[in-house]
Amino acid sequence: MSQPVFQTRDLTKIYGSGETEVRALDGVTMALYESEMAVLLGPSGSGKSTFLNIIGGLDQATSGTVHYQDKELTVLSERQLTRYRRDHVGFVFQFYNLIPSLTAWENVALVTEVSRNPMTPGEALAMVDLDNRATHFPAQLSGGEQQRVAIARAIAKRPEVLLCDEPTGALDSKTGIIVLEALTRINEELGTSTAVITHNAGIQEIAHRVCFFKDGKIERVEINDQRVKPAEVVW
Ligand SMILES: Nc1ncnc2c1ncn2[C@@H]1O[C@H](COP(=O)(O)OP(=O)(O)OP(=O)(O)O)[C@@H](O)[C@H]1O
Repeated sequence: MSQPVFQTRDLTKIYGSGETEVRALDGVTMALYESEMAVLLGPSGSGKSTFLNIIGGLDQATSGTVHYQDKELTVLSERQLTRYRRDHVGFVFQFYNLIPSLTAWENVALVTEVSRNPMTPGEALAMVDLDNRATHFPAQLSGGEQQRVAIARAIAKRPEVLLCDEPTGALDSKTGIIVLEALTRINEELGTSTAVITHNAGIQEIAHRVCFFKDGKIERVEINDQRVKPAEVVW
């Protein structure tokens, strides 16, 4: 097994207080490993997004610790967390959040202009097979193509980790498979450690490891001895 890229210990997140208290994460101890493709599954409200947001530095834990490599994230200031996110983490969400008035190339360039060691926007778009759509505006692209532009934008800075929250949630099966193929290719060719939240249990087959969330805890972790290709996922 490769080195952990993230290690959480007793990670707990409580929203609200008193009668309105919600224990979104309840003592999660787990690792995500270098260069792995992990899928996070579990019922709605089981804490998957909260977990991803905390390890990605978008949210802060109530208690417990998160290490990213040898850096303890839970003690970082807002400013340090911003730098951590900017330098190391790519995010992909269900909705693509592209800027409508910019072309695909320009949407990606927004990130490459402020990164330390970026790909060119053309290289990032080629990774998701969209180099031939670089001059198109979001409204001229299908949902799956827009999501691939969002993935190109996320990976253009060569992040060590790619955190994806329901990346295929708004897509039909055919388009969703193309998006999963892009994520798999990035994981294999760039070695980017990737975590994918999904409601679609079929997608777990593409992962090296599957982490099952329940009631803010990790119920179990399974290793896939035989991964399947995205095209073989039963949607
Ligand atoms: N900002 C917030 N304020 C209050 N409660 C929150 C907040 N964010 C999440 N929660 C609650 O924390 C719990 C875990 O939410 P989370 O979004 O992490 O679950 P999830 O497994 O990602 O769900 P889904 O699959 O529906 O996205 C839920 O009960 C949710 O309502």
